[in-house]
Amino acid sequence: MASQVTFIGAGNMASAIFGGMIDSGYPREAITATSPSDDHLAPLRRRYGIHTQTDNRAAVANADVVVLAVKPQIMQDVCSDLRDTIQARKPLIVSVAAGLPAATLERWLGGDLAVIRCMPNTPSLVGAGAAGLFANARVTDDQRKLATTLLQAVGLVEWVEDEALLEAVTAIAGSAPAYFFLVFEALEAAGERLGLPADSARRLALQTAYGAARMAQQSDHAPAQLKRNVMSPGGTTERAVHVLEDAGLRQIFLDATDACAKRAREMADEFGKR
Ligand SMILES: NC(=O)C1=CN([C@@H]2O[C@H](COP(=O)(O)OP(=O)(O)OC[C@H]3O[C@@H](n4cnc5c(N)ncnc54)[C@H](O)[C@@H]3O)[C@@H](O)[C@H]2O)C=CC1
Ligand SMILES: O=C(O)[C@@H]1CCC=N1
Repeated sequence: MASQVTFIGAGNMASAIFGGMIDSGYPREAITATSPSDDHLAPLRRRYGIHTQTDNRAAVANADVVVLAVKPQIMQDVCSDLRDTIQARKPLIVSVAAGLPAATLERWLGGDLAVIRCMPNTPSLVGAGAAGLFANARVTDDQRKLATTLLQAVGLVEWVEDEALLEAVTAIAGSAPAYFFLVFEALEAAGERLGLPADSARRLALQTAYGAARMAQQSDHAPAQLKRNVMSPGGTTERAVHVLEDAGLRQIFLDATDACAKRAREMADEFGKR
């Protein structure tokens, strides 16, 4: 029988994960999601056919896995409220909150709990997520396997044995879809400026990004070689790539990912003190 999985919070990240789980065949009747307002939950019930609850404690009472998917800022209050119910059942805790250390969550929930900290991303919604996972010492091999199965249903899973590496995962996977969406926006605007209708520019840019990612995944060559294969000497791509390199694109990505990881660290320091 499938493990009962309860999502505390039913926003972008939770719906991306349970939506992907359902698409890959996870039984919808084994999934519950919570939110303070039924107005938010009713469309999710209709769309996904999952159970919903406005009462977090009732929702975790029979859960084997509790996925904490609320904003980090309200997590402490949510955990305090759940503490007794969680201690009575001791389900596997999986948190997707950015910057919240596993030990802090375990403490907020009363201690002695198996906690997996996960940094997923929203492409999980289309089965193309990428997640980093860290397990505390209480997590059993079977629980690791279960978390791998749940998250693999929505994409790639990479385990890290050093929790601090989740900051790097946040920088190149959790937050990174936004960088690509920004590039898509910019390419669409560029195509429009060069005379294409906006919808056509968007389709071309997105298909090109999708094709480039698929090709890079399937190829035996590194991205650097694939890039060189497009750059005919003296041709058009060479000109464009030189502009990007001269403008410091690589350094911009180093700076952006540093800023992202630094913010994750700051959040971990802030929450660790609470
Ligand atoms: N959005 C993203 O790309 C990613 C988000 N995350 C993490 O996922 C977590 C959730 O983020 P999002 O889904 O983007 O936020 P969101 O704002 O879309 O979802 C939060 C959900 O929590 C619900 N909620 C608020 N108070 C609640 C309470 N007391 N009890 C139960 N539910 C409550 C809200 O109704 C909402 O459905 C955050 O901790 C974030 O750090 C992690 C990786 C990627
Ligand atoms: O921006 C954030 O804080 C969350 C975590 C990773 C993606 N979104």
